[in-house]
Amino acid sequence: MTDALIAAEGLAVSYGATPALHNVDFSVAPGEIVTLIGPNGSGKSTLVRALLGVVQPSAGRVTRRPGLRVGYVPQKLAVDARMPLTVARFLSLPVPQRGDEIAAMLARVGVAGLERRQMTGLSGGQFQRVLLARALLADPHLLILDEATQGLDQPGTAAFYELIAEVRRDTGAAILMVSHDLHVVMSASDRVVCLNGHVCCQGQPHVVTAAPEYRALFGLGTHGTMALYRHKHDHAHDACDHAAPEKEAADVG
Ligand SMILES: Nc1ncnc2c1ncn2[C@@H]1O[C@H](COP(=O)(O)OP(=O)(O)OP(=O)(O)O)[C@@H](O)[C@H]1O
Repeated sequence: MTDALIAAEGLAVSYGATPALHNVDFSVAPGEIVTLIGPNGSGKSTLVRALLGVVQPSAGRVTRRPGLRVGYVPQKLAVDARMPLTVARFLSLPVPQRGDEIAAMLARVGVAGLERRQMTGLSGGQFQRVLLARALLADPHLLILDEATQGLDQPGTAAFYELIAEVRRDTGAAILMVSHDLHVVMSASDRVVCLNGHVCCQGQPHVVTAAPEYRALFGLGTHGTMALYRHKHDHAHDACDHAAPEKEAADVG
């Protein structure tokens, strides 16, 4: 774990008296794409917040490689509709960016020419790409996306994750994603970690290519690739409410 970009060891987080995470060991290596899955309320966002340093552990610790730059794409971001805010201005907050850098980054994420548009006038897909552009302007070693495709349709989601895979290829950044879009996301993941207050299990997704029914469903975005992940618990516990010791993660949601 010494070469990890970021690591949690024995991590516990509570909100008041409510425990959200306990005894979590987790790390992301350079260049790795990791997807966090788990039922609603299983602590996925809490783990992300702890890794970002915005919530404090009640036990254990988070360590970051010195000088680590993290780019974060949130689940959603409320922009006040009454406040005019262009895309270019948004991308220059809080760190001013040059116009040519903004233009290049917008082109990079597939929304060239949006500089003068109002943030509130963007489509869901455009908005998420602008959030991604902002995260990438920090030239991150680690990009964290917390359900970044919520509200996008299936082709939009698939296209977004294709872009994420491209970002890793081009920049070598490690990527940590929280997602419910299992089939689409996991086809791009090196490792899937299933959380339910603790790390239930983790492993490589089982990728099945060219399954015709998924090609039909997900279209060209995934090139017919789907991924399944099988839970393989190596421990007995009551805290995890999966009905069967081994089942497909698609059922867990
Ligand atoms: N700010 C908060 N105050 C109190 N409890 C919280 C807070 N944020 C999260 N929790 C609780 O902590 C637990 C984990 O929540 P968290 O949002 O991390 O789960 P999640 O896996 O990201 O869920 P979802 O899939 O629904 O987004 C839940 O029981 C939730 O109610």
